[in-house]
Amino acid sequence: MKLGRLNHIGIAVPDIDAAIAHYRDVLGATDITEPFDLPEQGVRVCFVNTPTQSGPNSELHGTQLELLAPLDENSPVHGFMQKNPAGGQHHLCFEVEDIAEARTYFESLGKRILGPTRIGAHGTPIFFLHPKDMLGQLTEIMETPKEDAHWSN
Ligand SMILES: C[C@@H](C(=O)O)C(=O)SCCNC(=O)CCNC(=O)[C@H](O)C(C)(C)COP(=O)(O)OP(=O)(O)OC[C@H]1O[C@@H](n2cnc3c(N)ncnc32)[C@H](O)[C@@H]1OP(=O)(O)O
Ligand SMILES: [Co+2]
Repeated sequence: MKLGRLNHIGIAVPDIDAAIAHYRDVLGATDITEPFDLPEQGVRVCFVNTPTQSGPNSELHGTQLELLAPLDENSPVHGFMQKNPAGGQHHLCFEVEDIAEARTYFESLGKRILGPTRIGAHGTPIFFLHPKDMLGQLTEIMETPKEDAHWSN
């Protein structure tokens, strides 16, 4: 398995509109998407995009923060919010080229996979790995969108 881009950092927040105002007014974020519900994942989501920095010698690609608020008490984020009422860093999402191959690979290592592979907020398949098997980080694995399928280092 080959690790792809860090696609996003998931941040759990108690109130998505208040969090948008925070990223815009306190941190000066200029690219924040409209929030939307993902009932299958039990969350309301929006993205804060950080810019790509280009210089003569390097290019550092911007990444995305994924702000997540639980839709109800059945949400997978509900337990986290109970323990962290102010919110906090919730998961890391890495891209892979082939989601089925990645799933088989992590299974073969004995890593616990949390539920079925589903379609995530970026429209491609995702699954989650248990934080206790991943150095304490809840880890989302996401298939790279086909139009972005060429990684360069
Ligand atoms: C929109 C989509 C997308 O990007 O496309 C998304 O990201 S959706 C993002 C939301 N969806 C998901 O997260 C789906 C996968 N997540 C899950 O299945 C769940 O959230 C779990 C990770 C199993 C946690 O569930 P829950 O809090 O009910 O379990 P639990 O209380 O038994 O927790 C077991 C242990 O893991 C710890 N734990 C729980 N959540 C954690 C997190 N986010 N990061 C690190 N550790 C975490 C708890 O503190 C506890 O440790 P101690 O035992 O030491 O106290
Ligand atoms: Co995510």
